[in-house]
Amino acid sequence: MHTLTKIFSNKFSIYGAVIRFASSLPKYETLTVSVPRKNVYHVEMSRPQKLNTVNKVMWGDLKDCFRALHDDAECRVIVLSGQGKLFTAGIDLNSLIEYFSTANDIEDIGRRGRFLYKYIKECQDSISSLEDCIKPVLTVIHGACIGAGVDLITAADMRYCTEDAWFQVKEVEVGLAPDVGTLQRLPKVIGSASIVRELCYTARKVYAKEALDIGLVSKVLPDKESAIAHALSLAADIASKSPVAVQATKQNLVFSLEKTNAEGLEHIALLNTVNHQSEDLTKSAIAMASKGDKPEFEDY
Ligand SMILES: CCC/C=C/C=C/C(=O)SCCNC(=O)CCNC(=O)[C@H](O)C(C)(C)COP(=O)(O)OP(=O)(O)OC[C@H]1O[C@@H](n2cnc3c(N)ncnc32)[C@H](O)[C@@H]1OP(=O)(O)O
Repeated sequence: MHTLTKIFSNKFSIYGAVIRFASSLPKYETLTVSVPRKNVYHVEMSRPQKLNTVNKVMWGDLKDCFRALHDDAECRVIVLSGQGKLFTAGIDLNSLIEYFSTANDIEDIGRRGRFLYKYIKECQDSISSLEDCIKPVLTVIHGACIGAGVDLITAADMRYCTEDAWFQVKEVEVGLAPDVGTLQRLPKVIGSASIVRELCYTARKVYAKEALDIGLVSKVLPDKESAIAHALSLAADIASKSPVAVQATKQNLVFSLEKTNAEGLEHIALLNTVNHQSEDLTKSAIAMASKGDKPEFEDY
């Protein structure tokens, strides 16, 4: 009988699939990280008793986690979901009140403004860490996705939801203009300025079917279990491809969002000047041409 399991320092392999020991994965107070499939990392918001509301610790954890996964060569694709009854109820309103009360204690308007600016920028950096992470990020939304949740999912690459999911750009109802990404990214995700404005001005709920119709999500699955299974299966498929090719593709898609076609083309030409020399391209081309086995790629 073949050796089924090989023990390494912080990982083991079953039938060629390298799985990391949980103890070697990064730990966060508000997030749980696991590796359910080869090279596929699952990040779960894990404040279910607080409806995965984003408090000060979670803003920091999200940024630290996605920056760490950006640099983790074994991680090729990330699936983000929420534990408990819903994806997230948005910002933790208690932490928002605490933040305003701290600001109000600062007497001088200039210094108060500096404090508020720094806080907003930190929250922006946290959300942007999903877009800045070079690995594709798939999100699975069940139950509700409110306020900061919409900022979060629109910074991701792909969105899948359950039949019971709903979305709400709720900020105007709590007296805020969204300031951590929804206004910048939602128009690019759904492509209709009219619908974006309607959703942002009215704060009305968008249910799963409409989310699919307007292109906010790629697919609606019956329940959380099937939605996670679907996302993990897609993630595993992406993870089986050349990480050099996949990551350059994300880099260029993100870069091109803000640029002219000419600038985007120049960027991918420069990236591929290096990447065309990668062994991944040779392996892929030979496998395709010879109709051979699916190639295996080194971590990147
Ligand atoms: C620089 C900052 C940038 C970021 C800005 C972000 C802005 C936003 O995110 S705006 C959106 C804020 N979120 C909300 O307004 C959601 C409020 N919650 C709800 O509408 C409902 O709770 C919800 C529909 C999510 C669930 O309803 P359900 O009936 O199932 O549960 P509840 O009994 O209402 O809630 C259970 C307990 O959770 C507490 N809670 C809910 N949401 C929040 C929240 N966002 N922050 C803090 N706490 C929240 C709720 O008070 C209940 O607590 P308890 O009574 O102690 O059990």
